[in-house]
Amino acid sequence: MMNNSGVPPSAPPPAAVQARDLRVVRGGRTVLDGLAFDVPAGTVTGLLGPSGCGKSTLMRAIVGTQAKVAGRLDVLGAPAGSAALRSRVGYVTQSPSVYLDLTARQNLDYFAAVLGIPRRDRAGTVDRALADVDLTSHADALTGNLSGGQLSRVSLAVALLGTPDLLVLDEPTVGLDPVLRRDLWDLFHRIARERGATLLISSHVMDEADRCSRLLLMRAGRLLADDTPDALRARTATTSVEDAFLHLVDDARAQEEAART
Ligand SMILES: Nc1ncnc2c1ncn2[C@@H]1O[C@H](COP(=O)(O)OP(=O)(O)OP(=O)(O)O)[C@@H](O)[C@H]1O
Repeated sequence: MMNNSGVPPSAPPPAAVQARDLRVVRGGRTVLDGLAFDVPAGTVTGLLGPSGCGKSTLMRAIVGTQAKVAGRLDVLGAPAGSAALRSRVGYVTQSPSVYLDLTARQNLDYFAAVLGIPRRDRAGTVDRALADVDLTSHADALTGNLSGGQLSRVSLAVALLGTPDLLVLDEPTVGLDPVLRRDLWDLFHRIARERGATLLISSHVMDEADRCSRLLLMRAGRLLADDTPDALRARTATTSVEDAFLHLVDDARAQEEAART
């Protein structure tokens, strides 16, 4: 049976990101080694793995700022980096990318103008982004005087200005206290739920895994798993995602060893 749009009702939503045999070489080293995965639209997907496994490189490839990307990588139905995706993809890097000599509100007002948000809508859009990241009370403080966590929330607010369909966040909760981390994860889910956006969020802290609806687990440039936290635990007969990850690492090592001998 088909619905009005001719799509079977049980069809999964289209992937926000689709990678097939994705490879990236940096400085002569293969940093991403044949990745294949889908990030379903509307999910909060965690990209987890140890430091140096390639998370930032993968995110850069998805937002179109990484050189020498081979294989197929589609984002919101178009090749990664396409001009048409510019306003539809938000990206927050690990280092804050705001002007420290401006207030949070001035930064947001500036970036709203750069994004082409009409002048009459700008104040309202800025106020909403400030409220989204719980920074209304610090809106008029110089960003150079904010704490690290407040500063990273200003960067996040900048990414929220354009109401992106895909939000790519590189370790947004690193260095934050537990309350702020929980509040940010709540915010991520609210953005997915209310705006229908897809969020891809990296972390090297496995205890954040349970806050994600889906997980991509990486190790040394390869994908170890692409699943829900529950399915991962069930598949590996473990009780935590951290144990599931270690189980999968041991399996991968055993396979590598078997291939060598
Ligand atoms: N310009 C470069 N030349 C060679 N190797 C590089 C270059 N940039 C990054 N790498 C290597 O690529 C690998 C992946 O780096 P990437 O920054 O993507 O990892 P990551 O998982 O995001 O790490 P972290 O969690 O520490 O931010 C690392 O081993 C890194 O040393």
